[in-house]
Amino acid sequence: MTKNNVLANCARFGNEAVDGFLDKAERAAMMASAAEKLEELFDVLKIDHRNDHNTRDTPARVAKMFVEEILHGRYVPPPKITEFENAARYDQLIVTGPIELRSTCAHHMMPIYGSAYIGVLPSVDGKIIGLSKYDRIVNYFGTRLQIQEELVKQIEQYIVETTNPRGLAVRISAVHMCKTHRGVRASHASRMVNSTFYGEMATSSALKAEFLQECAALDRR
Ligand SMILES: Nc1nc2c(ncn2[C@@H]2O[C@H](COP(=O)(O)OP(=O)(O)OP(=O)(O)O)[C@@H](O)[C@H]2O)c(=O)[nH]1
Repeated sequence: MTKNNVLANCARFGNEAVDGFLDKAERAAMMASAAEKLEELFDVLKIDHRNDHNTRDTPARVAKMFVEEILHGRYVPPPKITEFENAARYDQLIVTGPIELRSTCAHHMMPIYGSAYIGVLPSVDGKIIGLSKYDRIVNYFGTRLQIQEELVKQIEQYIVETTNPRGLAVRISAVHMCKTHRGVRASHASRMVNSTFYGEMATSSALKAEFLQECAALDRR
């Protein structure tokens, strides 16, 4: 695919996957193109990247960081989910966390970091998925420009679509560095906490309470 096609292929929203995803050669073309633009930006900002020993390779380095790390979850498919039979017909709440969350805010492109917790109420005649896959799913959707409200929903939607549970809860507690390192310069202790509930987890206040209690207990360890 040519450089222009790579750009034409982009989805409309900054936190959605591009249509068809990008292979290694397409991502390399995107990196080369981004590095050129970053050189221009450095020139505008009067950063002498051609002569300064520290910033000489920074445009290419930053381009690679965006394509292969910070925005990677838009260009490659989501992680494969390993499924197991729910042979014991297990029907109680499973809670996993804290899962390390690393993402980037859509407004200032500053880091978001914190913890995610996922609660699953499996279907007795459905499947159980490998525990590590929840961490991989959080990593995947974190590598996009995000706001926290959409991040929990994207994680929820993917798990619901792939595993069809009776209920699901996703909770994130995170620091937004756009608030702590600039602008209002809030305390590093200042977090945003939000949750989303699906299916029986959305309708049962007892299940919600059990999930939140398990999150608090996992947070203390
Ligand atoms: N609701 C929500 N807001 C966020 C999130 N991340 C960052 N923000 C806020 O989005 C807003 C960005 O919009 P603007 O008000 O145009 O940005 P700004 O003028 O640089 O504002 P300040 O950050 O207050 O200096 C800021 O208030 C951020 O704190 C998020 O995940 N959810």
